[in-house]
Amino acid sequence: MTTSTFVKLDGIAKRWNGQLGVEGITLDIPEGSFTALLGPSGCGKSTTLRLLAGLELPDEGQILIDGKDVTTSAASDRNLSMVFQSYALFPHLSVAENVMFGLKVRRVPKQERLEKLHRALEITGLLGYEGRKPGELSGGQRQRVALARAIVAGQRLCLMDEPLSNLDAKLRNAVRKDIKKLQRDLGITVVYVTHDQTEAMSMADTVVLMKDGHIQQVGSPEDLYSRPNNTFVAEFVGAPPMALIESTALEGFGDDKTIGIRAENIQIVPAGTGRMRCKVNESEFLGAETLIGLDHDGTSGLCVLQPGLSLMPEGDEVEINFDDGNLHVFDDAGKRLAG
Ligand SMILES: Nc1ncnc2c1ncn2[C@@H]1O[C@H](COP(=O)(O)OP(=O)(O)OP(=O)(O)O)[C@@H](O)[C@H]1O
Repeated sequence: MTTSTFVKLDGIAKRWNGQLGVEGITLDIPEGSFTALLGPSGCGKSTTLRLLAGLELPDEGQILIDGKDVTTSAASDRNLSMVFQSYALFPHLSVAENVMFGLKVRRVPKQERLEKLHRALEITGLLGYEGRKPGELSGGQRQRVALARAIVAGQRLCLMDEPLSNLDAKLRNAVRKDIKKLQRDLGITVVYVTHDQTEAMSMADTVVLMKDGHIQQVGSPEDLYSRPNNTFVAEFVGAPPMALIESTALEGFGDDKTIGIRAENIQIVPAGTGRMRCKVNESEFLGAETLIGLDHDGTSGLCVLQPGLSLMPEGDEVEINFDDGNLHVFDDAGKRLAG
């Protein structure tokens, strides 16, 4: 992966009749990287992608692709491909016709079209399906057709908007790996919209976490997990999410802070040796471990992981401990303070 910037968004804002879509979006996306735009519904990730694609025009700011100012360029002049949640396949055309559609429109010679088709179907594992119509394919296969179509377009930038959300969990996992491998093998730059933090964390080199039209943090999945900028990031990233504790519930932290702690950094300890006494509110068996949810005044999302099957009755009292070195400290506005 090179580190030169391929896509640059500088101070982008978009409003509709005064209502905010996104604001102050500034991002440098390196060539050959995988960037996930992540956040809850309505945070502005699709708007950001549509602005980059040229399907919307910004009210403020500048967009550069490969060094060229494309802020007001038509979508067709931006040299990029797109893959959508809805596949956007023509139902009456075969797999081959769907994949080659754009090439035909661009009057690419037939022999070249067929070579590109073969290569794209090979990469996406669709050889042998050339003659099928989209209605005769599974959801995962349809999404692979959409990927094949993006591949034959041969663009160095591919934008993807929730491409896996119509697939069931197992298929999502498989196609997720396909997309990641494809991006690496082809060396293309991918900007990928998702509301699923597992998807973003497992696929992306860089995660851009958004809320209410603004970027909250840009960083590697590990950065966001181990050094969240604020309590929103802390609670959004990771499963289970980081627990938050009012500082008054802990000795030595004053009264206007929020303390964050992850489940894997909390231990259940013998009575009389813990920092906090909690009540079990639920036990969830996850397979390799059991997640025990805990209640204590001034805390939210407190939980601990126990190895194997370790269900505990609801209402049981336990004491917990944790090292100060594993605590995340946030100020009264939720902004990260220490470490
Ligand atoms: N065409 C539009 N007209 C008016 N408001 C819009 C339009 N498109 C988006 N918005 C608003 O802009 C904000 C951001 O929307 P956007 O679709 O980018 O969010 P999102 O993070 O992609 O959400 P989702 O995951 O639900 O698709 C929302 O408040 C939305 O209502």
